[in-house]
Amino acid sequence: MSLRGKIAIVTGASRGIGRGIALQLGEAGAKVYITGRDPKNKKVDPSLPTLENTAQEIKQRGGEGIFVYVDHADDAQVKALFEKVEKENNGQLDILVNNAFAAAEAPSEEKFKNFWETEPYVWDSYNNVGLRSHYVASVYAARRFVKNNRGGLIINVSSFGGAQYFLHVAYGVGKAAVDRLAADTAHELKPYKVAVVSLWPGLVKTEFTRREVENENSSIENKGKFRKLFEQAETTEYAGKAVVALATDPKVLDKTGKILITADLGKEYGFKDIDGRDIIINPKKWDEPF
Ligand SMILES: NC(=O)c1ccc[n+]([C@@H]2O[C@H](COP(=O)([O-])OP(=O)(O)OC[C@H]3O[C@@H](n4cnc5c(N)ncnc54)[C@H](O)[C@@H]3O)[C@@H](O)[C@H]2O)c1
Repeated sequence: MSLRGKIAIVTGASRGIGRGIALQLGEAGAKVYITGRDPKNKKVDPSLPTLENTAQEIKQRGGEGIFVYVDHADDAQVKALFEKVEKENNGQLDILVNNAFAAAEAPSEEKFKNFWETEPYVWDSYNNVGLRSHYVASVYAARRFVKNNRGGLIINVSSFGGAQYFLHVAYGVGKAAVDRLAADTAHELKPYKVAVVSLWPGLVKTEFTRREVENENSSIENKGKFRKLFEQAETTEYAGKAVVALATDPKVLDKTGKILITADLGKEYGFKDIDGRDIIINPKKWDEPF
């Protein structure tokens, strides 16, 4: 329970990597506020885990998970989230994980084509909730961190797509911007001892990457390679272990502004994936783009 007494927010935590991060933060003792859209306001796929499920599982692991319905496309809802967290914790906030991402759930045929073959709105689907949303949440977190003057940590979940072509032009450009958001917010927040990093998981076994692998009609290019990488992919909680390692590192400020790869952090801090594996895929060393 190395994070007992800490207050964390994880955006987009009903499934995928956000869920894995929330579970690990909760297990480590943090009080974790988790966000996702109100299922009443969106079409719910009953086969997917829900935000409430994540909160329940945190509880089962002995932690405290508080779910708050927030649509990260709506700035007013994000502002209200931060007001709620501050009110309920006497202004305390320690960790923000910017993870919400709207594009994974879009149909395969809308995502993996050449950019001119998709409609321009695809840009928003990748980068409204997934980039702009991270900027908005960072504004509110930073205001609180600066006011408290007790340091803080912001982790932007990004991807090696920020450095090389992957899936769609709008994906890669968005990820490069998420990385830059970490670098530039880190620059302004360093005097306040707030660390900001960009976290690159390798390929992760999420509900949607599994679907893509199992979908015979998927329009993802280079399916053979994708399937092979999927077999060796990380669980969603490996990124969670990386977040806990960073949040408990007294020297985390030395890393501020940087891009950090989950597998490198596993090696540095000595953690394994939850199934006991060492993760060896280093996405920076993938030999060819998709
Ligand atoms: N899956 C991978 O293999 C992989 C690898 C590296 C990086 N990433 C990155 O990790 C991040 C998360 O991706 P993922 O694969 O876990 O996606 P996902 O679709 O499985 O999860 C996204 C989360 O965001 C939530 N969300 C979506 N729209 C929202 C909205 N409007 N308001 C609030 N919450 C919303 C979803 O409910 C879900 O909890 C993305 O930036 C992605 O690019 C993914």
